[in-house]
Order: sequence, then C-alpha cells, then structure tokens
Amino acid sequence: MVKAYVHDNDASVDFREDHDTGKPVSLERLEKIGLIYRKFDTQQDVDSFALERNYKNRDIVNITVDSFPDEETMMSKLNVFYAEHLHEDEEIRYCLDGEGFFDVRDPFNEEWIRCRVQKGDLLVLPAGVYHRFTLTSDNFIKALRLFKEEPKWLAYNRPEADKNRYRQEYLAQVGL
Ligand SMILES: CSCCC(=O)/C(O)=C/O
Ligand SMILES: [Fe+2]
Repeated sequence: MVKAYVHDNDASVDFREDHDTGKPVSLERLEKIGLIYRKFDTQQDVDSFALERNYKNRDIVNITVDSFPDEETMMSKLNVFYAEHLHEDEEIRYCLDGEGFFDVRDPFNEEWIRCRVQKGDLLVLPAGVYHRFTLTSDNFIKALRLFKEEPKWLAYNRPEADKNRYRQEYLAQVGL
C-alpha cells in the first residue's frame, strides 16, 4: 500500500526528506483527484493493466547519484522534476526498485499530497494534474514509465499551464 500524506511545505528542508505532517491521505482522496494506485508484484500484471488502458510505449529510468557526472548536474535535473508541472497525456509510473516521492496538488484545497512509491507501487497520473517528483534521501529509483503515445517527457509548468486545455479538462473531470 502506498504511503500518502499531506506535505508540510517546509522549504527550508531538502525536498528529498519526508516532509510528513502526520496527516494521512486515503486512497479515496487520491481517487477523488483522479489518481489511481495499484500494487503489482509481477511485470505481467503491469503489462495487462497497461494494455487495458491502451498504453503503447515505455522506457525505464534509473535515477541515482551515479547517473550524473556530478552533484550539480544531478540537482539541476531534480530541480526540473520538482517544479510544479502537468503533462498533456495520462501517464503510468511503476517503481521497479528504490523509492521516490510523487507530490500531487489537491485542486480542492491546494495541499500537496506526497506519495512515497516503493518497489511494486504503480501510480496513474491523469493528464492535467499538477505534480512534481523527487528522489528520497536514499537517492535511488528505478522506474518503468509508460506512455500512451510517444515516449516523450514534456512538462508544462505552473502558472503558465493554468490555461492549458488539459488542465481545464482535468478540473472539469474532478468536478471543479
Ligand atoms: C520516476 S519517473 C521520473 C519522473 C517523471 O517521469 C515525472 O513525470 C515526473 O513528474
Ligand atoms: Fe511529471
């Protein structure tokens, strides 16, 4: 079961730390904002789930200190992932090893909901949801990224993306 909780918004502490307010977030609340969570132990289960949802492409990312030539390059990549953004396609992320934090902005009250994904955790992020990603203090994740269309990573940052068509559609879908 994924651990999800309200983020404490403490910008004075490294974003890879837990930032746990102690306020848990239920799967029902995640579903209300359009997220789907599944725990899958086998690749076959992931493949069937992806096929049901018409996913065509995938890649594997390994993000760790060794993936970068130096600390500065790593931090600049992490800062890109940590900027609040949306994508125009629904996307699946499945944790193969290590762990990471997906923070998802609750559109009803603007709280950040932090999901700690670990081996076997799968998240579906709907198109248009504002979110960000970071490694944890372990500095390692191996993740399968599944794409409905081409395997490209195009991020649209807030606030410019507020007027994006997919943002508007997302808000309508969740009832706002
Ligand atoms: C662990 S997957 C890499 C991050 C990513 O794909 C994403 O969409 C971050 O927002
Ligand atoms: Fe993203």
